[in-house]
Amino acid sequence: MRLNNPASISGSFPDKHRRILPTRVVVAGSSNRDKSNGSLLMATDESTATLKEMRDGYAEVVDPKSGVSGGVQDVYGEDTATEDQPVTPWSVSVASGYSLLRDPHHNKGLAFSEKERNSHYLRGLLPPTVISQELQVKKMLHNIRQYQVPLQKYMAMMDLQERNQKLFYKLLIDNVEELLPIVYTPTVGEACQKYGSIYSRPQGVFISLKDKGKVLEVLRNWPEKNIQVIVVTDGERILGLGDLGCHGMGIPVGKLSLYTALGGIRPSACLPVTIDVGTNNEKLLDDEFYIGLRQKRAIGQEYAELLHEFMTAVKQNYGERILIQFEDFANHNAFDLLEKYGTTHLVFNDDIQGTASVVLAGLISAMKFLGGSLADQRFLFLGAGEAGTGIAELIALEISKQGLIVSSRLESLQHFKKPWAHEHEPVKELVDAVNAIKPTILIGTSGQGRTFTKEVVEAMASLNEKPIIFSLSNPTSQSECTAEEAYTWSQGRAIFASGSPFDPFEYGDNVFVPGQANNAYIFPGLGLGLIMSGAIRVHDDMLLAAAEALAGQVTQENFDKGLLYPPFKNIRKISAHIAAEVAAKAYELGLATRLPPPKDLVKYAESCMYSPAYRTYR
Ligand SMILES: NC(=O)C1=CN([C@@H]2O[C@H](COP(=O)(O)OP(=O)(O)OC[C@H]3O[C@@H](n4cnc5c(N)ncnc54)[C@H](OP(=O)(O)O)[C@@H]3O)[C@@H](O)[C@H]2O)C=CC1
Ligand SMILES: CC(=O)C(=O)O
Ligand SMILES: [Mg+2]
Repeated sequence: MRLNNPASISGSFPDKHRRILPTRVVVAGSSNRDKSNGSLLMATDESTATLKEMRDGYAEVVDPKSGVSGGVQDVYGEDTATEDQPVTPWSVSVASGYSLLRDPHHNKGLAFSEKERNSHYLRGLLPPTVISQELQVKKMLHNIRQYQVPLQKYMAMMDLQERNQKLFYKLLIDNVEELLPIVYTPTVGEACQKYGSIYSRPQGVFISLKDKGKVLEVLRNWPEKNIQVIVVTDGERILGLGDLGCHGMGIPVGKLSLYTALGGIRPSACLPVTIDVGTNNEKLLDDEFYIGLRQKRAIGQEYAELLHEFMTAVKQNYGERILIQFEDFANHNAFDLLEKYGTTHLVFNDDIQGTASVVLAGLISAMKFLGGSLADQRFLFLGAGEAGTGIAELIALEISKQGLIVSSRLESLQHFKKPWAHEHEPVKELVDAVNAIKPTILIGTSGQGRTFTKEVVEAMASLNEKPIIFSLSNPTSQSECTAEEAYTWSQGRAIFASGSPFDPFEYGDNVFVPGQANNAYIFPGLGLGLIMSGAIRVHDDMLLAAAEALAGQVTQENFDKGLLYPPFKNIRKISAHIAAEVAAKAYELGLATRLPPPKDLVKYAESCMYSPAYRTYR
């Protein structure tokens, strides 16, 4: 069999090996997997297709005569190849020997079989034992549990991601409840705060003011070409930790690892981006380990021009259907960027829209199990920023609008707050607002820790048999109250959910399991739905559909434990349901371009998901 385009991958051979080690075919075949031994059948039809590029089980198939791409295909084949859509045969080559062990996309470590060690020049480069991926997972988990400090666990996970990507994802997927707080909130917050010290290798693309006029070139330096989703931040509002500048990169990296682990988007299709326009964080500017530009933030035209160049370059490089998730921008830019690019790009703001969808889902499930309707509730928000007004907006799509902010401040309010201005005497203390407005639902999106004091929670509990309290601010240090405080101060009556996880809490004869109201429930499934339908725009109805789909996964058993959300351990199934509903909405609204729609969208979503299982190499 002829090797197609081996150079792109054999380029990583050490020169001295290049002459003696040929690039090896490691997987090759058609869409049909040989189920008897789990390996892939060789069925390459070289006259019709050659492989252009391959990562994580996906290949771009190109007709050698016309050079026309047949699209990116899942080389696990049986999953995406349907009767209506047979896949083209493909072949792939990757480096062997030492280079194979250093390639995180293909490295299997001690799991390389004897046969693979023989055929891929691995003899002597590995100790004699051969172990399964399951045993590798067990060993890694054991090692990670030895660390007492969460940041050490985070660094061990990042190190694994750079060594053996499939093992990283298998570990994360199989132990999602234990490891989510490590790769995501709260630990990712500390990682961002110390990103300069722990930085070892680029995990995404940094675009700074220095790159003005060259953003397209910068994007092209990233080795992966078939990008489907970008998470981008400018680092100005990282969780509730404020302006972390270039160190905000930890957030896009973390969010995208959830796109893969929770939503099944293949890792090589994910691109983390940090736009560095400086920072106003004096501590960072003085920190010798700071990795970003040492200047105050660019604003106004200078900022807008760099952002515009980025948005234009992204579409030019990756096409109309590239999904862009805005993350952790400060609110004075976030709303404007969303408004500006929402009509020209496939873009959403996770803090405004993803958060709204997850909170709405929690409220829908609360209404389902407690009785009552959203329209009968009174909402009080602490924090009228991206998350707060985003949530209010989406709730208002279901019920009539009711203002929440005192309108005497109208003149001075930022534009996104104005729709929520409310006729009321100014109140100084939150507890006075609670007593005056008598909310049934209290939502914290202030980024200020411990603002739901004992008096506030007690006031909520005196007004409501079942007070609904969301402390959404992240990380844990910024949570408006802890689970223990919510349950204790309400005498076990609060229905509580928080942005960062809290352990189950025993109160009286009951153990309460606090729900995690975090947009991580929504964006992976939302993204998958948009990608699999080839959507070209994000529509609010898709966020409503995602919320309904998530709420639909909550059982009476979950609610009896105090949970407004289903457990994260089922997240891939949950994401498939969200993706299916989002895709259905995209088709209904005429925003989908992948036609015709698959018959069973849930099944299709599941079949599109990246698998972290090792492939057998020939
Ligand atoms: N659980 C989840 O999934 C998510 C959680 N979050 C968390 O929510 C928090 C806020 O995020 P976001 O909305 O994007 O940030 P913003 O900065 O847009 O919003 C915070 C708002 O809180 C207001 N605020 C600050 N302190 C107080 C106070 N003491 N009393 C009343 N209002 C106050 C600010 O007022 P002003 O405008 O005057 O400064 C601002 O409007 C963060 O901690 C973030 O981590 C965010 C997204 C998702
Ligand atoms: C969860 C999230 O997006 C935030 O805290 O900003
Ligand atoms: Mg965020």
